[in-house]
Amino acid sequence: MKNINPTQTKAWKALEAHFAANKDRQLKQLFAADPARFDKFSTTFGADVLVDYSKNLITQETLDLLIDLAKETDLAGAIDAMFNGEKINQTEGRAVLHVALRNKADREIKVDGKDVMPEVKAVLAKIKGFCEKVIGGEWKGYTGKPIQHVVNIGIGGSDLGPVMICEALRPYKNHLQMHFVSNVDGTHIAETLKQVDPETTLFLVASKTFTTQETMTNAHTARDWFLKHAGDKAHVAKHFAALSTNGKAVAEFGIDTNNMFEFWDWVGGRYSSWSAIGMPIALSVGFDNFDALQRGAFEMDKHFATTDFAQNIPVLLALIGIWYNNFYGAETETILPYDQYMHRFAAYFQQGNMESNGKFVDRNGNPVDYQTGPIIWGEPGTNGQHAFYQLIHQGTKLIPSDFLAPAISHNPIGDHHPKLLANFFAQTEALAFGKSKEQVEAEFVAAGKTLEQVKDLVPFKVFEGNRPTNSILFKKLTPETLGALIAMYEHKIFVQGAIWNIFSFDQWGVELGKQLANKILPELNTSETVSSHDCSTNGLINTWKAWK
Ligand SMILES: O=P(O)(O)OC[C@H]1O[C@H](O)[C@H](O)[C@@H](O)[C@@H]1O
Repeated sequence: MKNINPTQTKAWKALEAHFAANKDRQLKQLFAADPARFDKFSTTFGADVLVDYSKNLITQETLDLLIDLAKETDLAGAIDAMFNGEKINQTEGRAVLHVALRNKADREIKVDGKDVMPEVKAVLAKIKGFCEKVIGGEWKGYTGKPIQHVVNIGIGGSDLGPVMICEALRPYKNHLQMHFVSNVDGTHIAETLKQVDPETTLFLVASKTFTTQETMTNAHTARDWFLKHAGDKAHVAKHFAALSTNGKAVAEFGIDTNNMFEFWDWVGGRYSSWSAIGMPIALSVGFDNFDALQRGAFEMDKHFATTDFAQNIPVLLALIGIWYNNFYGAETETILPYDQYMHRFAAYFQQGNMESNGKFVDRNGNPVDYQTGPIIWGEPGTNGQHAFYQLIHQGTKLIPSDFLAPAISHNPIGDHHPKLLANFFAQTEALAFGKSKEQVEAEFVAAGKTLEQVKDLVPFKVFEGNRPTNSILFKKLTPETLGALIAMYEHKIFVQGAIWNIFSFDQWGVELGKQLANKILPELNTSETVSSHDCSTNGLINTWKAWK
């Protein structure tokens, strides 16, 4: 991967000039000037996904300049480096190969000269066999009963992806009851254990490192609870499996290594749902659906790796994001799925994006003097409309938004889906075109008011519009389509990180808090007044000691 400061490129300077000359650009005018704008600025992925990016503050010239930026910063080289297993996660000395986990082609992918595909396939086959036994009822608990409940214990990348995907694929789920415990707050495990039966529960301890405080604490509590009921430690083998890269720690915990499903250090935590970390998905919806999810992602990988930037969906979305982030000064982006099954999708990409690109140091180790990753947030429509859309429509901040919706609902009850989609279509229209003072006045007049009567109210009812959106309309939320959408956002993040010249696959920013918590924990176990910190931290700890 080349090491190029994006702001020093010719394209960046040209983009700055282009922005300065066009910063008052209006979507209303862009659409009025070009009735074919939708045809020019929308594209399809296969037969099932339409990406409409026409409601953005861009022209062909903007896109051309952004594509120049991608070329000048050697995005093509970065893509090749990732797909070919180069150690692009330099601060951890690792390759980045979530694409290998879903590589359905007969393509070798080498790390340190060794093809990783045989191991990837072997673990997938082991997952398949295990899932078949558990789902089919052949895998029995310590009293001979089949498994009914699966409790995944993991956090961050070992939780968010499986939760999000299991929720999104609920229409495909079988009889197994899925539970997810992540928080070290005892409430999370306590409330989960109330719902399950030790005789019919399988615990998955999901941790890449198998050292994460939250996960290990919850796993120990789960094992203690289980042993209180089951008595004999030999029964642990029937009720605990591990999803990890750390075989030694798994064995030390007491999990039978036959029940360990391995992955590798070249799988980033937040990109690990495709690996053994995806076991809860395969258990919940069956291995074939997990395979279909991977196939959808693989199709997006092929598209990403082989399509010209001008038609490349993840590249286009990434470049448009850079346009707002680095030229318009937008701080955040929303992800707004109009699909209740996707209710954790934004939360998933909050980690995916913010942990990847929340970096202030470039690949030389120097602080950047430009903006990097945006703040990602969102909730499903229409709930968000009744909560925070006010600010997106009429606030003072520019919030580029992605709207996603399925054309066909899994639950076509009455007129729910047309109503949902009417909102989906209406929102991007309203955000783009707004409502002018003249329109507001005309509405009042039509309702029998005089302009004099309403003049004080008019300004509050005006929508400036010009708020940019992408609309991603897909046929149905199938495993394949979900896989493709996830991979699309993964590659968008990759493209942005590559252009910003940052390392997207480490996460040192989570370490300091962990370190300090480890230092504070022993201090909480004494009755002594604490004075080793700043006065605020001391004050908080000592008040807690007095109150507990
Ligand atoms: O899977 P684990 O090793 O338990 O890690 C779980 C999570 O915790 C870490 O602190 C990182 O912030 C995440 O990227 C990771 O997904």
